[in-house]
Amino acid sequence: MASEKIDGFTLEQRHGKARVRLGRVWRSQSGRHIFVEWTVSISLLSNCLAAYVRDDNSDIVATDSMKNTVYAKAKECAQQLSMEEFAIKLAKHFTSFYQQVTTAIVTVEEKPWERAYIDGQPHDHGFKRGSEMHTTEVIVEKSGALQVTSGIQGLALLKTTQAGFEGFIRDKYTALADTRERIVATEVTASWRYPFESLSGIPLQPLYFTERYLDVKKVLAETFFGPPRGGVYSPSVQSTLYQMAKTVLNRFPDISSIQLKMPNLHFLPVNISSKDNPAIVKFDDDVYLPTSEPHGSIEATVSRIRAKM
Ligand SMILES: O=c1[nH]c(=O)c2[nH]c(=O)[nH]c2[nH]1
Repeated sequence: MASEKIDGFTLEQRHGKARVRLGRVWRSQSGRHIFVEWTVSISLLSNCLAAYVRDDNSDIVATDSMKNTVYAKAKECAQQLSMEEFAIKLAKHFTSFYQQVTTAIVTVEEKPWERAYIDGQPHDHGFKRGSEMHTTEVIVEKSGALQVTSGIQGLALLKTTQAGFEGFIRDKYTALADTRERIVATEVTASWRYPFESLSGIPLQPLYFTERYLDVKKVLAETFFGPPRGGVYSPSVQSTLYQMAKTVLNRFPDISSIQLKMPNLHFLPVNISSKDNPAIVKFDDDVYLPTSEPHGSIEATVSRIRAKM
């Protein structure tokens, strides 16, 4: 927030345009199209105190102009670029173009349109919607200082065995039995920080951020499941979460921290009995009641310990 002292008060303020929806097609000579759908939100920290206290809008960047800038910059980008690069380009524009703007915060969410395959063949211009969503938040200051965070939302993962939960605190309210056999299911929300601290430090490699997103998604899923034959045992969601975070940090030196939110979406054993029939359904690791509420909420952030200078 931009913060100023006025009338004996502190005023903290920002303004921007939320959820600007954009579709962009890049067409190649060969007839192969690339398509993205992005929802862009912009928030500017700027010196526009007069608008709040003196009814003077002369220092205001209109949020309508911010919206137009999204489309104008999208038009300018003749080549496919990652949503992180697009967010950086926009944020850089706001901080360098407007003297009043000190910091720009740009977030982008990407709808997961994936190329369609017909009989194993990639379609030139047909796309179908996948499930999980790529997200990013970019903060650019006038000085060129930069923070890039990327993430994933709605990565739904489930395995039917190789999971348990035992040895937890038992007291007079505990009903849950120890188990070494259960379904474990979650919908991962991840966000990871890149170490680049200035505009000049960003890798020039085209689509660098897009590739890294796909890599991280793959590593998260692979670590959750374990090898295709036999999998890997999960003693708790906490343990699996830590393995997932650790594997991402070990695999990618260019990621400095990762936050994972992994709700434990319970699949309850089904046992149904009546007075006459004590075993209408007797649970034998086969019939479950899927639930969404309540769910366990398990989250953690794992960061590299920075070497002392
Ligand atoms: O993996 C789990 N972690 C918990 O903290 C927890 N608590 C619970 O009731 N079941 C589970 N499972």
